Amino acid sequence: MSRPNYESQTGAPMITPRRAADAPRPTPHADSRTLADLQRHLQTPVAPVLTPVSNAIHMGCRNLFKSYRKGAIGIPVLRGIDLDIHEGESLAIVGQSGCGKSTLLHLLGTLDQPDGGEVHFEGHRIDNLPAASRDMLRNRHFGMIFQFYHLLPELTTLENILAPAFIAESTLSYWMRRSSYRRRAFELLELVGLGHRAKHKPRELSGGEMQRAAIARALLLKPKVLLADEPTGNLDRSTGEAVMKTLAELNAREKLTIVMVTHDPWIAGQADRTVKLVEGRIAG
Ligand SMILES: Nc1ncnc2c1ncn2[C@@H]1O[C@H](COP(=O)(O)OP(=O)(O)OP(=O)(O)O)[C@@H](O)[C@H]1O
Repeated sequence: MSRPNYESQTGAPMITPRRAADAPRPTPHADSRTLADLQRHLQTPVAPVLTPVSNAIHMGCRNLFKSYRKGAIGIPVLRGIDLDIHEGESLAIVGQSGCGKSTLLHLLGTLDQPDGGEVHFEGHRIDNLPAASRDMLRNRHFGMIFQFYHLLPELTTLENILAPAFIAESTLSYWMRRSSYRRRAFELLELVGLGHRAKHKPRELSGGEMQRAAIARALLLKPKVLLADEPTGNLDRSTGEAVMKTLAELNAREKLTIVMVTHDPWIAGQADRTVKLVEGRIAG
């Protein structure tokens, strides 16, 4: 599995308060904005780019192709993937090691771009948005968790959970809204069972606790979709089950759409639906 770094997960440099250099400041309720609103804020010439596709499907892709180059040779990984994901659905993507599960997840999350085909979110095409728009889209609407957590070791659990807000806001606007972000972070700490670990550094947490902290961090800005790459892959069975219970509760309680990649049939069995990748296509 490829392991994107923290910057590629969030689309922004670590901890440095940042937004697209030429973009106006996001509004306080940016998490509830539509993509069109995001585009207005970014003031990028997106009218021809953001083509409404269909509102019935929350997220999906059409005829998605992706190859990686090894020297002069292109190695095809995805060979025409069509996938529709509905709001509030939990979907597991399974398949043999190396079949392209993480690649597909990264394309859905706009961490990478396809060679062909389209990725859609809330009726709009998103794979060809300008990089700054994709960064903001990820920061505002997609929560991402990975097998190896990617918590920042020098920050406490609470600070790690707050990190997406540092990134989304300027220093001034973060400080103006600091108390509401902290309230949300403490709610999430309780939700994932880490209320007693707020001041602990990642090295003082178990693997399951680190993953639950990563889940809380992914949810800080109330994303609409959680993209999870082997969320329990580094955990023992009972800890993995606890993490899955947390995800199931979030799926039910916050109507969170969850797309996860897993090797584990038990984990896949917890999802509403499973799709299997075989030879770069969805089987069946
Ligand atoms: N950045 C990259 N450059 C070159 N090849 C890559 C890159 N990322 C992935 N690959 C290759 O693409 C194929 C699919 O990788 P991917 O990580 O998507 O598979 P996977 O199904 O998630 O695998 P696993 O279950 O082992 O994590 C693999 O053969 C991998 O070596």
